[in-house]
Amino acid sequence: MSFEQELNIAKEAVRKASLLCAAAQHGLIDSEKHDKADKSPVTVADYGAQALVLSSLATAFPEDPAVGEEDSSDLRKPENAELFSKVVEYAQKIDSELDADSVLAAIDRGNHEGGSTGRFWTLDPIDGTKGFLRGEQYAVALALIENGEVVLGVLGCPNLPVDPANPNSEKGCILYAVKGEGAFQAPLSDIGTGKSISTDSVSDPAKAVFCESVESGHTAHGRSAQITEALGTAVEPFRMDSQCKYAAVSRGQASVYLRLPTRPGYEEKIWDHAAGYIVLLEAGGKICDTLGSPLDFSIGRTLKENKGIVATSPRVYEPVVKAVVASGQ
Ligand SMILES: Nc1ncnc2c1ncn2[C@@H]1O[C@H](COP(=O)(O)O)[C@@H](O)[C@H]1OP(=O)(O)O
Ligand SMILES: [Mg+2]
Ligand SMILES: [Mg+2]
Ligand SMILES: [Mg+2]
Repeated sequence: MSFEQELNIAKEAVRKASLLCAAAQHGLIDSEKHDKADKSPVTVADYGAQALVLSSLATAFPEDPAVGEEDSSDLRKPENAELFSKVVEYAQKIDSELDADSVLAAIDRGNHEGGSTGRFWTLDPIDGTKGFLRGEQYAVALALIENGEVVLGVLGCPNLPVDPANPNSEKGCILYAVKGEGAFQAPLSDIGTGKSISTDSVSDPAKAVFCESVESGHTAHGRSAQITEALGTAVEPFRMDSQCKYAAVSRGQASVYLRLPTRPGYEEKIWDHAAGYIVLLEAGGKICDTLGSPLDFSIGRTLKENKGIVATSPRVYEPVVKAVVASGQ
């Protein structure tokens, strides 16, 4: 198996970060969250999870850079001292060797610019922070990119039921994939017991189950309703936060994940898609943007050459992409 050490380290790092997030989600108080300069929310758990994952990677692969969503600039400001001390407290509960300086240094290992040569990791310590704050779905998303291609991905989904058919089953899944080797899921409580997962085999797009973001600012809900109608289904997409949507398609719980641009200038970030992308491809799925173009992870921290996302099980791919392209901008 290729990337065996990378996969083991990545799974364990995501497991630990997921534990931190789950511990923080219950009873999160105002002093444990903050608005970034772009007005998007960040919490002690986003920072703590980035510190845990990037410090594990620094120990195992000191030469590998990382593209992480968060940086420490706000945590270093005197007015955020309380937030910062909570981050250190949460991180130390999982890894007692971390201290204030090593937490800051680990977070700032995420400052790489990405690109088309060599290898680097990309991390979204909490994807779907808005879902996390609502007590709903979120994901810890980690991927390895080599010469511009995603080669490994791990998704920690602490609130996702292990059995897609049973919403009351144990919650907490890890999904992972290495390029060319299939996709797997294990309970977060026992990450050594992965079972192979695959997309559904629905071929009639009228029977396809669609999913999309909860946030109307992240995807155009009205346009997806038009697309499902054009494909012959009156059922609107079900809504879920984060890269758990890639998990849903990868394990046959949904057939299609649509992410339809809401504003012209928005560039999707590589950490919002890389892990879900490789898990989905290895589970048998297909993916492109809303113009039908392949996703390009080789040009920096964003997917600036792409517009939105269309991710599907294989047999509905062509009709769904055709309907999305026909639905225009
Ligand atoms: N205008 C936008 N279009 C698409 N995605 C967005 C937009 N603004 C923020 N996001 C990102 O959507 C992701 C959450 O997706 P979902 O709604 O599917 O859970 C977050 O990573 C968030 O980034 P950010 O971290 O900057 O808030
Ligand atoms: Mg964010
Ligand atoms: Mg995100
Ligand atoms: Mg995030």
